[in-house]
Amino acid sequence: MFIEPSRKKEILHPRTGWIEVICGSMFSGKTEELIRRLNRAKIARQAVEIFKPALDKRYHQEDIVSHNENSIRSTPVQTANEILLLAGNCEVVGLDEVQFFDTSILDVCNSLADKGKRVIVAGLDMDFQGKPFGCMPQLMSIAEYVTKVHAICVICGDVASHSYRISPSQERVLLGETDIYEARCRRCFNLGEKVDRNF
Ligand SMILES: Nc1ncnc2c1ncn2[C@@H]1O[C@H](COP(=O)(O)OP(=O)(O)O)[C@@H](O)[C@H]1O
Ligand SMILES: Cc1cn([C@H]2C[C@H](O)[C@@H](COP(=O)(O)O)O2)c(=O)[nH]c1=O
Ligand SMILES: [Zn+2]
Repeated sequence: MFIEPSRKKEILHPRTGWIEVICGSMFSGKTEELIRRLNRAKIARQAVEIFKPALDKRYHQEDIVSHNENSIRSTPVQTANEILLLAGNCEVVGLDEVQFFDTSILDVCNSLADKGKRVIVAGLDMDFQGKPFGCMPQLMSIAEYVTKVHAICVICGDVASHSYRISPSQERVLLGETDIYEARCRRCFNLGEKVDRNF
């Protein structure tokens, strides 16, 4: 949680970069936590650049917006490689919905961190089937710091780690909110439609 060393001595001794992953189910607070870390970097007067995949237009074309309506300005990108061109001389790079990038995001994050930048990414660790989501397992492997956050199961009130899809659609990418997804604990996720909604 407290990965915020001062960068003041950099002129004398260049500091290394690193990668932070914030992962968890839908509604677990990934975006809130990403925004919190990025705002604190801005307060420390560090140069921050923020990106999201262009396909994520749920709440806003450009802003990253959490389910409880915190927001921060970002640049939508079509491909991971665009981030390398746009990150410029910034000190901190933030990425939301990172599960939607292909595996080239791994080289991009490594390259940014190798240049001395702090790279903070947030993404879903599992898809609606409970399977690891795209690039996320590899990102967690190459990261220096991994934080898993949790939602509350909307069926029973336990800690939720899964994103249950209410709609019958089977494609992996299906943007949505509470209209299509529920945060569920392992037990309620496995019960599927057999859950007791009057629990
Ligand atoms: N089932 C739930 N469990 C926890 N928080 C929830 C739930 N449903 C809605 N929320 C709201 O979602 C917020 C987290 O939103 P956000 O940071 O966008 O999550 P994520 O990016 O992980 O989907 C919480 O602070 C809370 O206000
Ligand atoms: C589980 C799952 C989710 N999605 C989509 C649904 C939302 O648009 C985003 C996740 O947003 P959040 O900030 O984590 O709430 O991803 C998907 O396309 N496929 C899935 O399996
Ligand atoms: Zn439950």
